[in-house]
Order: sequence, then C-alpha cells, then structure tokens
Amino acid sequence: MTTPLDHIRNFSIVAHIDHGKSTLADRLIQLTGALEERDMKEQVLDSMDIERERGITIKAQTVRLNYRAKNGEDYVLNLIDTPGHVDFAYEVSRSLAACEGSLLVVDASQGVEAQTLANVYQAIDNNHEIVVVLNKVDLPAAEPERIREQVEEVIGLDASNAVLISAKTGLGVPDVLEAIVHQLPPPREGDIAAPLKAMLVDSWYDAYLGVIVLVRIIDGVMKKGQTIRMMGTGARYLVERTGVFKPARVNVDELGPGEFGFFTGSIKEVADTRVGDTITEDRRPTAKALPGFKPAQPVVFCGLFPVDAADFEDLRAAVGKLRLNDASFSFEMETSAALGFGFRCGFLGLLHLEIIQERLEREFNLDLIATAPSVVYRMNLIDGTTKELHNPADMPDVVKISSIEEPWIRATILTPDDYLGGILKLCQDRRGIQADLSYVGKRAMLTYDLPLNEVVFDFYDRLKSISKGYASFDYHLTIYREGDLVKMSILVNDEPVDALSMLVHRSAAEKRGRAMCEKLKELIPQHLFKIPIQAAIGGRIIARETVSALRKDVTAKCYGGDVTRKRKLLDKQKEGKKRMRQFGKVDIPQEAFIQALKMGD
Ligand SMILES: Nc1nc2c(ncn2[C@@H]2O[C@H](COP(=O)(O)OP(=O)(O)OP(=O)(O)O)[C@@H](O)[C@H]2O)c(=O)[nH]1
Repeated sequence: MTTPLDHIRNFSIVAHIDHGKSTLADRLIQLTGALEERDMKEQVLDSMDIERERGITIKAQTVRLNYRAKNGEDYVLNLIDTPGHVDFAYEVSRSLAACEGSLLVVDASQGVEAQTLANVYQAIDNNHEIVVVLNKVDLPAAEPERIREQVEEVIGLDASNAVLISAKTGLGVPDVLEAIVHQLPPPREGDIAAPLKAMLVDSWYDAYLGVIVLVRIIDGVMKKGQTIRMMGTGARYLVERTGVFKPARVNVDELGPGEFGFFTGSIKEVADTRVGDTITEDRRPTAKALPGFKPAQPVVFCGLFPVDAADFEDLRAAVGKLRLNDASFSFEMETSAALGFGFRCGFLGLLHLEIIQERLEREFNLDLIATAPSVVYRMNLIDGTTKELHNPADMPDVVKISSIEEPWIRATILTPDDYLGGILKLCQDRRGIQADLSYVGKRAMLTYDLPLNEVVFDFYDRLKSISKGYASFDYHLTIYREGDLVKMSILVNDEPVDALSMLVHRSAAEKRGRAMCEKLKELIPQHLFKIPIQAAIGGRIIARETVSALRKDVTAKCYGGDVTRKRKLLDKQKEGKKRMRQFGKVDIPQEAFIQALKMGD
C-alpha cells in the first residue's frame, strides 16, 4: 500500500557544520520509534567510520519515519540527510531538489554562519518551505531571541514560528515533528495512475546487493519485476527489489508517488547510474523527463603514489574499489620519475581529497605520497585549441601557449570583528578581490573573489588559525579568468624533480620557490658532494640553496675496533636507504617529499 500524498512530508535538514543536524536527525529517528533504543548508536546516519570519527556527514542518506501526529493521523516523514561541508555542495543540491521542505538548524549560541547562508539559499532556490529550528538552547551561551532576529534580518525568513530545541537533551524535539507536519507541504504532484516517473537521487555499491539506487517517485509505481529504463543513458534493468530505510533496510512491495525508497537490479557499477536521471517504465514510458542535473566535476587534482613501489597493484585495486562507491572521485595512471607509478586523482575539493587519502591509508593499509593539489587550468594554445591541464608536469611548451585561464571562486566568510584585519590581509595576499563587506550583528560578513589555486593549499587552515577557529567559510566556483601563471620547477643537483613542479602566479613564484628550497635543504641529507637545490621558471633560477658536502666517514668513530658495531651501523644505513628515492646521484628520503608537498607557502 502506498501512502496518500497529503500524508507524506519530504524534508531535509540544512545547517552549518556542527550546529547539530546529525544529533537532531538521531532524535527524530528515536522519537518516531524507527530504532530500538539498544540499536541506537550515536549518529546512525553517519554510517562510515571516518564520518563518525571526524563528525562529518558525507553520503546523503534518507530515512523513513512513521509518525502519528497530535491530530491522530499517521504520516510518513522522509528525512533526506545532506552533508554540511563545502566540498559536498553538489550532494546538498541534489537532495534538496528531491524534497519540498527544510528544517533550518541554527546553533542558538553561535548564530548564522557561512554555510547556514549557502545551504538555506539553496533550499529557497528549490522553492522549499522552511521551518527554523534554534538548537542548543541548553547551553548557557544560547541567545535564542537574538538569533531569531538575526535569522529574520540576515536571511529574510519569518522566524516567528521558530522551534526552540536542544537536540542533545531532547527538549522541544516533539514540536519539530508537529512543525514538519503542519508547516511543510506534502508533495506537490503525483499521479498513481500515470506512467512511472522517478528521480535518481543517489546510488552506492553494497557488497551483498550490488548497486543500490535511491529514488524519489514522482508519478506511478515502482515494483519488483518491472523493467525500468534510465532516460538519460537509455540503459534498461529489471527491478529485483524495492525497499526503504528506517534506517535499517526494509523491503516493501512497491513505492508510490511522493515516496522515497531504493531499488536494486543487477546494476554493475555506480557509474551506470547518473544522479538526476529520470527513471521510467520501459513498456509505458513517461512523456517528459525531469530537468537533468549536471554531474559533479572534480575541481582539485593530485597524484597519489605508494611509498613502497611494490604496493602499486594494491593501490590500483583500492582506488578502483573506492570509485565503485564514489562517482565524483576520478583517477588515471600516472608515472613520475621521482615517485614511480601512481594515479592522478580528481576530487570535489580538499576535504574530499583528504577523506579519500585517509580511507586508502586506513581501510586499505597503504602508505601514500600525495603531490601538491592542483586545480584545472585551461591552456589556450597558439594554434587556437584549448587544453585542460590537470597536472603541472603535462604543461605544454610555453612557446605554444597564448594564455592560461584559472578557476575563480566566490567566498563568503563570517568572522568576529577582531579578526577582520588579519583575514583581509590573507585574502589580499591570495590575490583576492573584495566584493562586499557587511555586518551580521557584531560579525563581519566578507565576500571575496579568489583564485581557487590560492585556496587549495592551506587557505582554510590559515583562516582558522587567524580567527582562532571562529571564522566560517563557504565558496562556490564562478568563472575562469586569465592569469599570469608560470610553471615553477624544482631542481635537485641540476635534475628537475617532476613531482615537485607546480603552477604559480608570477608574483608569488619567488616567495614560494625560496620557501620550497629552504625546506628541501633541511630535508635532504648530506651526501659526499655538494647538492644545489634550485627553483626555476623556464631556464631562469629564482631561488637557490645548497646542501653542503659530508666530510666525515660515518664509521670513523668506531675506531675500527669493534667489527660487529661497524656492521650494525652499515646495516642500519642500508635499511634507511630503502626509504629513499634515488634521484640522479642524490637520495631523497620519502619524508622530504611528504614534508615539502605539505607546505603551502
Ligand atoms: N549542548 C548541546 N550540544 C549539542 C546539541 N546538539 C548537538 N550538539 C553537539 O554539537 C556537536 C555537533 O553536532 P552534530 O549533530 O554532529 O552536528 P552536524 O551539524 O550534524 O555536523 P555535521 O554532520 O558535521 O554537519 C556535537 O558535539 C553534538 O553533541 C544541543 O542541543 N546542545
């Protein structure tokens, strides 16, 4: 039996990171009895270990809650979880497009932050009705009345009906359920007799069931035995199972209009399922597909190499496995003279990069070296063609290039006034162009246009340290602009080290080059000869350091007397050598690459 439309509410929770979205979701699940108390792990929606440890939500998920309202009616509430971090803005947008309302959670002790704004504007763009929820009222620092006014002033939402809660203690949470039923609209359309029309919201790989596809049904019914067609790709599949998440997976006979659920059907790869695609019945297709989504594009690339070259095949298997579940992560093989065989990988942003790297190291037990993150540049060549550049090592000969364009972002930063000076300087140093400065209470709200390549290094870390953690940050990509960019190479003993080359703005090249050389000087051990370390643009050297030659024989201090001691010392040196990369005549320890690549400025 499908649920009548007016007894369905589909909603998501939008919030700034740490304002309590997952905690509230847990409470809602608990209150509606979807989970037995003993099964209730903290933050059940964050299913992956890393998510739980870092306290961030990555994969959008959905949970069906059965709720008997105070009016005695039974409702089906579908909670669509959305990630809160900037890198996953795309997942937020597709989840929002599939539902009609949002709970806007704002921490009543902190107020509106950068991601509150970014996420709520997306919800408004999707025509959502919005219930304002002021959370953490149990905290002594909570000022719900002031924050209520702030929401009205800054966002322009009516917050007179705002629900005051503590997701932690449970205070006020039942009122949230009533607000969902009475303030959020049911699905706006849905004809059970019409041909099947469903939106593909998400998909992931499950070891037992294969690819699981999350759908929102618009019209018609989806059930086992149907042959469905993906309208974008044209692929056909037999539906083998339909079900819902409560949050445990439960099979149901059919999914009807307005409902969220999943289906499985011998789909081999997540890549075969395009998020935003329209699913219909092959025999009786719907006349018109839903407006499509644009697929998420990787914006940051870096090389990942195994520290031990023997682990390459393991790395290949691991990236392949991760890709099964994350279509926004891309990779292709790369060889580096310095680092050997590895993969050039594409990510949605820096956090995504960090998460993938950490999963490879932890879940697959791999030791990796990541090269400096790089954005996607556009090379306009003299012959009139344009090339995308994902790897500075592939840069065409400068005489063939007429211009280089780089991606820019629009950043919104909210910060207590005290740190404004430092943040303005940081943005200015990173070639930022100020677009706006206004105030939200005592906090400054800054809008800046910045080149993404200045942000991928350590902008976020620097922002957090300048503001002692108080500034919040959000961004979206805007346009490509021409920039005076040059490729900086690093030479060790006159040989270029490919893994250390990068594109930089001409004005910043010298400073970066000098810092890189100084760092490498500390990291490269002395040899029996002098080692020059240089940074160069084309043939021009812009910075130079020298590692002086080693004079003493390391075994000399053993006085030749104790042979075993001498042997031990030599063995130890051999052991250390294994973790070195030979580069020309120079051995560079792995650690030097890792440290040098970590360095932002
Ligand atoms: N005192 C208090 N702490 C709360 C309350 N709600 C959540 N917290 C705490 O705030 C922190 C962040 O809560 P989460 O629910 O993980 O926040 P989130 O918005 O889901 O964060 P992301 O999933 O990372 O976007 C946790 O340490 C919670 O225990 C509340 O009502 N009162």
